[in-house]
Amino acid sequence: MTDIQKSGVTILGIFAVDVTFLAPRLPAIGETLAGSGFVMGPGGKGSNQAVAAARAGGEVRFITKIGKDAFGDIGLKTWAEAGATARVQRIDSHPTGSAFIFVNDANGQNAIIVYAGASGTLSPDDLDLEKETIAASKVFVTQLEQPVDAALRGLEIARAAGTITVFNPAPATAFPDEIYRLSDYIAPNETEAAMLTGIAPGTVDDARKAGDALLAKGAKNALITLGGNGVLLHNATQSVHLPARAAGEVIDTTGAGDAFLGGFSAALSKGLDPVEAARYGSATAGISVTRRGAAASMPTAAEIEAFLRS
Ligand SMILES: Nc1ncnc2c1ncn2[C@@H]1O[C@H](COP(=O)(O)OP(=O)(O)OP(=O)(O)O)[C@@H](O)[C@H]1O
Repeated sequence: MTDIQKSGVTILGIFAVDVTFLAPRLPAIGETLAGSGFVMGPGGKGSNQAVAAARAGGEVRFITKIGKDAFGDIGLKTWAEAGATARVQRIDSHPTGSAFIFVNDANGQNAIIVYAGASGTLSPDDLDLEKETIAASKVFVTQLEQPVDAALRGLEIARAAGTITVFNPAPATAFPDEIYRLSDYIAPNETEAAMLTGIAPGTVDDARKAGDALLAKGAKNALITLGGNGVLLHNATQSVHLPARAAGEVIDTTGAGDAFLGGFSAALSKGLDPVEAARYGSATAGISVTRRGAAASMPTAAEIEAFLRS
């Protein structure tokens, strides 16, 4: 397939409903404790990135698996509202993924159980079913919340088809070295970059050293997000640091990395050069950190463009 026919972004990842209970302290074993608050919303890095990319103006397809249950319905509603196409299998054998989060509202400490459920069963065969979808896309994005062999197969299909690959090594777990060589962009945050390279990117200079280590392992570009210190786009010919700029008071950075990657991949799929795409991703994240929630905080293309002009 030639590049002319390719369009949009395909994202592989998990969907889980985040169910958060607030209480004055965490419950003890065997205790029933009265809560002080409750929040429920869509989560999963892949799903958040798909919502971000679609709201940021990308033509987005999201590959995952969900159960035939009420949480699965939340996923379908989330992607429909964001304008992302769900390439989703609904299965009987497992429930939709979920995370139950207990938060001590006095000090912010938490205890979490996360269950990937249906999306934990994503396999290479599921990716083979989406070969055409991936090959027709300009950009393919994945992370490590679903089984690594599914991520690997998605990246192999994308590379074979000439689709640009963006790999977000999150959460920080082991993966085969082959994935570096299949990554046009490897996009870790500071913690993940430190785990992969042994170099903590506390300064931009250190981030450049970590970037060199990621290139030496076979990635074509390193895109290291540095929280409030911005992002570094690093490759064999250039190393560009974009400082972070928030669109207002920073109130919740949950999902900032997903906002960045969604905005970046949407912009890349529209033909922006990598530095401009990283600027677009930074603006997407710079707005999302001024709003509560993850998926709920993702800005529209009009908001991002207005912020970039300001
Ligand atoms: N305080 C902030 N002000 C402005 N922009 C921010 C801030 N924090 C993060 N960002 C933007 O978001 C991007 C991603 O942030 P970060 O490196 O913290 O990702 P992350 O650790 O994957 O985030 P999370 O796990 O919370 O989703 C940064 O590169 C930056 O562009």
